[in-house]
Amino acid sequence: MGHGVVRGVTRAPEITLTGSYGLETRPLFASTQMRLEAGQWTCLLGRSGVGKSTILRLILGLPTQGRFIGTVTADDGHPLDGRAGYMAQTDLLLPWLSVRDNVVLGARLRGERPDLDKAHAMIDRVGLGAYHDKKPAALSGGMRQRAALARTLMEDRPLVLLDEPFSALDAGTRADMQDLAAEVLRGKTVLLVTHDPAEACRLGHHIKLLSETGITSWAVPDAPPARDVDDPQTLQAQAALLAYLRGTS
Ligand SMILES: Nc1ncnc2c1ncn2[C@@H]1O[C@H](COP(=O)(O)OP(=O)(O)OP(=O)(O)O)[C@@H](O)[C@H]1O
Repeated sequence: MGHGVVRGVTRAPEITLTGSYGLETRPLFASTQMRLEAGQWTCLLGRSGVGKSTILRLILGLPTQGRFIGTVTADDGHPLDGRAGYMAQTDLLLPWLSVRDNVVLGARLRGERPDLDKAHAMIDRVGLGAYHDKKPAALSGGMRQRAALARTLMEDRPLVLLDEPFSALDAGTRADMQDLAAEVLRGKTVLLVTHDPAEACRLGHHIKLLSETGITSWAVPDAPPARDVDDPQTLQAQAALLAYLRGTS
């Protein structure tokens, strides 16, 4: 996740991760291939500890606890440095900065002039209009998660990796933030790690299930994402996915 976008490479790439990964004590996945289709949302589910965040960190080139033997490639052949946005499970807000300054942190770190109007609008859109000048300590967990979401959506990256970005939100706010993310990230290549079958069935162009035996694909509803929360086929798909996940846990 370096800084500075590779010049001219702003098209959303297709990403392929191929390889095996082991912790010191045990293998996590063997000869796995995972493809993120260009400009589409791929949702990744699987039980806790199976390796979802690890896959996301491998794509980003961030350090992990184990050993990866394999490759992560983009279909345009260019490195991913500077092209990926990342929202981690923990909000990673800097406690001494206001919400506004946290949201424009990326630009500041790159030595660019931040787009304060865009930041203002994004903070309003995540429902933190009354908190622009507040420090993270004055925010609830769900509010901090929305500040981190605003920071991620500020960055106009062609590849965006989201690790349970809506997990701390109440149901109504969660649906609103899903709609916002789907709108702002339309046309980007997105990997969303989630535990929520309903979320995956609303947002995914593709749904992948990670288990000890590898990655399998799960059929998505016909309607394009973001699907309505009351779309019958989406509700049916999420019920079937939940039943499957319960059976495999
Ligand atoms: N800091 C760490 N130290 C040692 N082992 C770790 C560490 N972080 C993760 N692991 C190991 O790596 C495995 C995969 O972790 P990972 O965070 O990728 O799982 P996950 O599927 O994202 O889990 P969750 O759904 O709970 O977030 C875990 O089973 C754990 O044993």
